[in-house]
Amino acid sequence: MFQKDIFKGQKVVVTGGGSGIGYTTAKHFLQYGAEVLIASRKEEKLIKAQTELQEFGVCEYQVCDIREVESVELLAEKVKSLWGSLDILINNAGGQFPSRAEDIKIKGWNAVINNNLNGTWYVSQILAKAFFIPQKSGNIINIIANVFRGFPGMAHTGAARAGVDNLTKSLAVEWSPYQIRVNAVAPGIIKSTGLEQYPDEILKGLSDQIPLKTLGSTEDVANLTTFLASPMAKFITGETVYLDGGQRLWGDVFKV
Ligand SMILES: CCCCC/C=C/C(=O)SCCNC(=O)CCNC(=O)[C@H](O)C(C)(C)COP(=O)(O)OP(=O)(O)OC[C@H]1O[C@@H](n2cnc3c(N)ncnc32)[C@H](O)[C@@H]1OP(=O)(O)O
Ligand SMILES: NC(=O)C1=CN([C@@H]2O[C@H](COP(=O)(O)OP(=O)(O)OC[C@H]3O[C@@H](n4cnc5c(N)ncnc54)[C@H](OP(=O)(O)O)[C@@H]3O)[C@@H](O)[C@H]2O)C=CC1
Repeated sequence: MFQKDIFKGQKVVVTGGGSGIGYTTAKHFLQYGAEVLIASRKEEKLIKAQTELQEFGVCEYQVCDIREVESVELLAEKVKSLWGSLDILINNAGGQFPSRAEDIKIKGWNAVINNNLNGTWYVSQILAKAFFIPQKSGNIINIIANVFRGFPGMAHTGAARAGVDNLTKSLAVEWSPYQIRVNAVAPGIIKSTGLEQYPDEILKGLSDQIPLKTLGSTEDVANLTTFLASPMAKFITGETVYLDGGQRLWGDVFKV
């Protein structure tokens, strides 16, 4: 899609980069010349991904739970010791579980809000203060979800992702004096490792609910994410781009 070295010399952090959308996004940045650090909770998964991704360029990893401030501070330390600077942050780590709203326990609600809203905030603020604000340059892409009509069947993640959608707009304005662009990508249903946790009865017939009659791919998400991070999108900030085959406008994500 781009010239081969469009991200040459750029340093990129991808949270949740050991699997699925994050892995493919990390691979795209490497193929376009960037150096990439993938971060998530499970070291074994990160080591496997790093071994594969090193075929495409310099890939580092750091064990990090985005819900733990100390863990995110260690991530910032790692970036500092490796590179001393950072150009692009992809806030991709996240997840949830399907449940009717009335069945979500307090602990489950808090787990999902912590993962998707608070975790994204900790990583954004800590890395912006460590790198983007003092550098007066930076680029943040938040991977959220299709919350255009709420998220029936996963109300907790709908609330958390809507929070990140709104945060994207606030930060785009507040951090514009530092030349930091902040955007979000809202994927619909993407064929990735993340879908494996959903039971067949939820997955069955899902593509019929999508106007384009197919699920998205991790490459679709990575293509949009790398575009938004590139100089080709230098006048785009505070935007959430839906990538859902039209599903936000028609059809069900979940039957209630
Ligand atoms: C139709 C498809 C639409 C698809 C659109 C979106 C797709 C995707 O996003 S795919 C990517 C998804 N990937 C994941 O979701 C994987 C990561 N998910 C998680 O790690 C969990 O969902 C998490 C957010 C809950 C992780 O938090 P953690 O603190 O590690 O979780 P615990 O296992 O300790 O659980 C805490 C608490 O949460 C409740 N809970 C967790 N799982 C479920 C479940 N499957 N069903 C119901 N409730 C659940 C529960 O209350 C847990 O506490 P306990 O009651 O003490 O177990
Ligand atoms: N696939 C889809 O249809 C859709 C996905 N999304 C979102 O896109 C993102 C990527 O999903 P996808 O690739 O499909 O699924 P995956 O489950 O493969 O990816 C989620 C990644 O996040 C990491 N992660 C989860 N919680 C934490 C945490 N607390 N700290 C650090 N890392 C964490 C996981 O790694 P580890 O286990 O090592 O921590 C994993 O690599 C997620 O935010 C997901 O919710 C949104 C809409 C649709």
